Amino acid sequence: MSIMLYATLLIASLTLSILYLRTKRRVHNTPLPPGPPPDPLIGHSRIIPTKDHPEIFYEWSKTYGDVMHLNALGHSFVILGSEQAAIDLLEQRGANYSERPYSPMHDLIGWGDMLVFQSTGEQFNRLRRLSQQPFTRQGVLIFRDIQIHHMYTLLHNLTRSPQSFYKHVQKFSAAVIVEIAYGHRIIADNDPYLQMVNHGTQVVADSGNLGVNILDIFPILKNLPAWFPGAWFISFGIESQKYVQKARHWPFQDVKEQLAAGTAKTSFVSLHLEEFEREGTQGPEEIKDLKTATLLLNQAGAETTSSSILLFIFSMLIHPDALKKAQEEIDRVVGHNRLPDFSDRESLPMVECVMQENFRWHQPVPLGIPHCSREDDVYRGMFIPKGSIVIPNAVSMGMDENIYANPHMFWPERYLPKPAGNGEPHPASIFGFGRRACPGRYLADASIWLAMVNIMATFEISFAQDAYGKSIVPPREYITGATRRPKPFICQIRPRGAWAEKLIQQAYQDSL
Ligand code: HEM
Repeated sequence: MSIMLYATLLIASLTLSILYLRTKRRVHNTPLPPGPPPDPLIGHSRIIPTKDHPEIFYEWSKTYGDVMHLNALGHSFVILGSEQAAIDLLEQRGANYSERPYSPMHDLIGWGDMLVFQSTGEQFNRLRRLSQQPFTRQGVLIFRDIQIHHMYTLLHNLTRSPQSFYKHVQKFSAAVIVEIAYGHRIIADNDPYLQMVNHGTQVVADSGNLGVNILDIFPILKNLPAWFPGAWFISFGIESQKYVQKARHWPFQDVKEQLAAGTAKTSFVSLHLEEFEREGTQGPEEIKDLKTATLLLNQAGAETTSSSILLFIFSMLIHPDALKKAQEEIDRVVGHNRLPDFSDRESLPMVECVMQENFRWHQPVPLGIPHCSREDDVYRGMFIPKGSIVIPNAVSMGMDENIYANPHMFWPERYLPKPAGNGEPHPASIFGFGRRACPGRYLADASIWLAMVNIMATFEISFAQDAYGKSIVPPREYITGATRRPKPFICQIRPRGAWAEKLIQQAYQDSL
């Protein structure tokens, strides 16, 4: 960070913190939730981590409990470390805790109007309705053929160049969401729709976490000129706007033209456009909302799904016993004459356990997406100020010893009823809480399950060897932004036998 920017931040932080402390002291005598000791005037600004937030907040929660308060630069942060606290506040008191913090960073990028950044209100209701309507538990069934086709392609790609598994998984997730959103089938690696999703993923990663990136904490910096030393975020925002403008309009226009020509495939956009037409509600406002909702689908759906599958491959690599048990179950139920499909799900409890344990152990969206409180509140005798940024720390929730025995252990059987397991509940934190819970959860759950079960059915995943024949064991390290995925690692992915290769090629050819 440049000295000029540092000085600007310091002055802003002191002013904001003094104002904050004065206001809060005046308003309430009830104590704030506990937290690490603050510095005079600047609160927790000095100790707020710049990386590894989920792990550090989890460590702190062991001392300060499952509702923790931090004050940084005039902002009040409440970190929730147990599912109970998240359910009590974000669900039971949802009327107060369903806002989002205002984000100057995402406004600058030009997508601040997307549902995920919206506080409640009319536009929120409209976008939420648009976004969840096709993705109900029943609604997602019409997208199964798309998921199955791209899963076969994923398996096929894994047989051809297994060392590129990272790329294949990312392509699978993007291809599913793009075909659902626009009806466009991604085949080539240089497909412009694939590039669009990848570009968007990069913008999300570079913009930092909602509420805690530099501009969200210091909105005043939005007015700096792009040449100001250290103000990288201004040029980043301006560059990103061009991408956002393009991604909002051209794929949408494609679908409109296909509808007019009678060649459009069923998709999120085509279903909604047809509905507008049926109900005579196709005004500029509706079209704008639909474009905004579709833009978010790409960003919200691709990276989360691919991260979960990559985390699963990593889990299976370092926990071969879990992979073996799930494979034994699949062999018993499905056999070697066909590939697993959705109708097998009920009969594969061990596969289900592996999926849930993978979610719990890694947490693909480790800090959820922050909520924001509308009014002052008191919870368990603690004061939660209006406007607090409320962060559900999914990592703490997954490691909660009150719910999960030996939580650091990867033990899929924990969810099975006793005596085979421990009867523990599936992690509830994965898809968020209350009114803001993920509208894509049924779709994501189906894509991830389908990819996972088929990879386990047909591939061995094992350590790569170095030049001396020694196993290369990758460390458990993540790339963490809003989502987290494993740092690129190497491993061996090989078909389990000639039968598996034959099944894959057959299924892939048939689905073309
Ligand atoms: C493994 C995959 C996924 C995970 C772990 C995940 C997780 C989440 C989480 C934690 C939230 C925030 C909930 C909260 O604020 O309490 C969220 C929001 C959201 N997700 Fe997902 N998601 C996934 C996949 C998807 C998919 C496939 C879609 C689209 C089809 C999607 C669309 C959205 C949208 C639109 C929101 C914003 C909701 C709002 O702000 O009201 N997500 N997701």
